Amino acid sequence: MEGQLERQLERQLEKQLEGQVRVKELWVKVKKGRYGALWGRHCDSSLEGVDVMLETRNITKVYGTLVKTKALGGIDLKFEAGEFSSIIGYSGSGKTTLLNILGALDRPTEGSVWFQEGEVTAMSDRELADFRNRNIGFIFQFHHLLPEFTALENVLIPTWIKSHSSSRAKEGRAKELLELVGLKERLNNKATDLSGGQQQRVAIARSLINEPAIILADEPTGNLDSETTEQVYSLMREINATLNTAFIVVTHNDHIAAKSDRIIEMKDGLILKDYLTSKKNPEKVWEDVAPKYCRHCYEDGEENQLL
Ligand SMILES: Nc1ncnc2c1ncn2[C@@H]1O[C@H](COP(=O)(O)OP(=O)(O)OP(=O)(O)O)[C@@H](O)[C@H]1O
Repeated sequence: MEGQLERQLERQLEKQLEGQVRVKELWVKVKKGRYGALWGRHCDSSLEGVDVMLETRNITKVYGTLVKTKALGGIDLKFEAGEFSSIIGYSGSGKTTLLNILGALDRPTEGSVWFQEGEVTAMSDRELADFRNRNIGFIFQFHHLLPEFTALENVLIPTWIKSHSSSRAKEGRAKELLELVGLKERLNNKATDLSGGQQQRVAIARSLINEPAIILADEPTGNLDSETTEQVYSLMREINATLNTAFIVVTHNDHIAAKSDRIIEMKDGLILKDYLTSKKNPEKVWEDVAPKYCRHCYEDGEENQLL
């Protein structure tokens, strides 16, 4: 029965790609029937065609010793290479906690984090620092630029910690990145002489200098006006498309989140919804109308909220 439905769904999907039918109704049937195993094709990293880069396995986070706050209640997530995701949810729902753990800035209380084939949570603090520097770029709401340094020097800061390239190569790369973010003419301006949007562009260039596979951004447009927010967001999407750098962006801005490939909504330390929105690849139509993977959504049987 399950295999039959899957084949039926695939046939419908083929037709939909030709613009003939909608697969949504069929998905409702599948979901009502609770044929969750279908999701194996998207959830199981061992399956062909799914390039899982970063993964959390049942992570929890409890803050405090005397007074305990459970910030994460058991999160299973998989992020593919080159994916552009947004994490949304009310204040206190656990977004920053999750992002910090994904970026190895903090450790979970329980559970594990995996990057490609390696277990990040098994690394020592020293290994973690090296891991972060090599693989992950960070962008924060308050960009933390050094005010007395020029745009170029700020971009070069991560390379001072550890880099295998020559200083000439690093500087060349930093200049290219500043050009990429539209600041070719501002290389030698001090951070304080740049506008908020320009400073965030420098922070984006800085996050790219070590060529990370993934960039984690916590409210990157939180203190920018709406026009600059659009520009910064478009820039991140452009980088994602050009360099295939994956992004995970925490945002309160639903309008911005809607432009991501994937939206993860958190509530009370759990994943409430997790779905793909991408329209850029027609082959992803299957995923457009269905949740990517969400144990919690699936279990509560509220199919309408997902479609
Ligand atoms: N260092 C900490 N010590 C104790 N509790 C903390 C700490 N950091 C976060 N929390 C608590 O953990 C929960 C999740 O916080 P978190 O900052 O991850 O939420 P958030 O969704 O990012 O919120 P916001 O949108 O307001 O930034 C909240 O109840 C918060 O009060």
